[in-house]
Amino acid sequence: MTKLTESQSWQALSQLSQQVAHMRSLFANDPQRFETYSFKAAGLMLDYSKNRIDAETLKALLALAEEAGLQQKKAAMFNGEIINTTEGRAVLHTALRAAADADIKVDGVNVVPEVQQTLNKMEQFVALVRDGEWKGYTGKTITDVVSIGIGGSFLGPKIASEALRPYWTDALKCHFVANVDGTAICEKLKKLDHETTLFIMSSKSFGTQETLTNTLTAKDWFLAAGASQADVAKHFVAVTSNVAKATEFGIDADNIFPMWDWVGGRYSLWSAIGLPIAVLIGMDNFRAMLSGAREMDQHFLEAPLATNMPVIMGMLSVLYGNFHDAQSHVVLTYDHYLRGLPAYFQQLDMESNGKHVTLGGEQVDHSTGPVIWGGEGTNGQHAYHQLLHQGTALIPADFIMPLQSHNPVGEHHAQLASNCFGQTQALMQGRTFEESLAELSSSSLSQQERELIAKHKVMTGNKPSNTILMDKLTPETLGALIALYEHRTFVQGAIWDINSFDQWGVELGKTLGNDVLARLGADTDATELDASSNALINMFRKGNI
Ligand SMILES: O=P(O)(O)OC[C@H]1O[C@](O)(CO)[C@@H](O)[C@@H]1O
Repeated sequence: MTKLTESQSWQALSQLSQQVAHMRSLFANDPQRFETYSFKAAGLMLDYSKNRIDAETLKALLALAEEAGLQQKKAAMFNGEIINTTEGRAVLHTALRAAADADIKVDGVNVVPEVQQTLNKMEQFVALVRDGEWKGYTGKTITDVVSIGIGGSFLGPKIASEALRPYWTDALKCHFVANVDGTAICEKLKKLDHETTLFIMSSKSFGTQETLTNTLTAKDWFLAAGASQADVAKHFVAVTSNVAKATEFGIDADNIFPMWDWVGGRYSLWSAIGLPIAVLIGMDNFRAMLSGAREMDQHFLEAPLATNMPVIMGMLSVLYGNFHDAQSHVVLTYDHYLRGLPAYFQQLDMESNGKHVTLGGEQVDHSTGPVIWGGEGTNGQHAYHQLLHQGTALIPADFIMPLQSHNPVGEHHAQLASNCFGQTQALMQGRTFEESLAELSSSSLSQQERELIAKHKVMTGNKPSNTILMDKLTPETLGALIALYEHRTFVQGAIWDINSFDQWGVELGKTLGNDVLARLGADTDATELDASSNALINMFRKGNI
């Protein structure tokens, strides 16, 4: 057993988690349950009353957080200590949204002035592009921005921009290219005018195959259309922590926006990686998004554990993953603008907490990060909610909804809300055999037939969900929401004592992929690998099956 699973609070939770009554009776016996298990922070309201908890379980969960040293680990992150030990890096996405006069040191140097300088550089660039003053090489105004990046250098900018659609300028269109599949970039380029298109190449490492290849293809397209090498400076900018490599690649030094190794890729949308967002929504709105995140940071730092939103959400996830055998977690956004958020949280959480050894290298003896998935409501109700309600797997759910719509048309928003709230209710209360039978009382079926159908209609209920509401989806509330999930991810990693900030698991695939690439272009048949890989490579070289 590891130190964690041996701990007193872990042992207590193993017992307590199995004793909690069905949520139906918890609600029936306590009219104050919503008041007890809900609170607000940074413009968000969390209702976690529809969870398998009572006062004792919650106390034990918080004791586990204390015992695991969450408070100290949190302080270490915010203070810039090297908590990403396998890469020897601090983890300071919080510094990207810190107050301008904050003092956060990495290796004895305050990083906040650099962050502010970069924000100011972004501000100048954003103003020039949005005001039509940044001209292409033929003197025409930029109309289209293409963001090239993958992983955190794609999902953050794409999904936050999509979420803030009501704040976009009409003067520009923004496009995102991530996949190395040539179709992705070719389909974009077909519709673009090289004289009025600006490319933002986003890569922290400046070494990611997909991003380099897509940028080279974009550059070739630009040059093939008649532009010269010298014109590249007016159409290509880069965001990277590897300034030397970007310059070598041909990006003008003035057009490089820096970031730092203490910003993880999946935590980077607050840095210059967020440039496409800022171009679309303007720098004031971008700063408002940072301030919403800052508010959540303050809350996470200062609020007591029992009313700390990331702590409560993180500990609930620990409860289900480690004590109820839940292997996945679904994020359901009841807002069309937030439709991409589950994919963003998927990278954030799965790349962070998909780990099998502790910081000390010991094999864990409990599950770590769950599969994160989801989509927008109400669409999901007509697809995968069936499994949530009646499947055999326990899948805790987060329902996220703004109370006011940016598009208040007719009864749409009330219908959306009714579905959202109705789903959490159905998951919680379920439907008993007796209730199902009673519903069939006026049918023409025989008693035997009714009993059979009633069995199929039974829903066990007691399915956990959180509901997160906000007044309206704004840059501030979006910032707070994303920061909430970042810290929720951190909390779980802290309990499991894993490194949530490295990603060695993606490396082997990259290395083997490069090896295969060389073989795909070789003249002789591949024979050295396993039979399956050899056959697949040879088929590709022939071009037919
Ligand atoms: O910004 P980069 O260095 O191109 O990396 C892109 C993505 O690749 C990963 O390293 C691994 O897939 C992610 O963590 C990162 O967001």
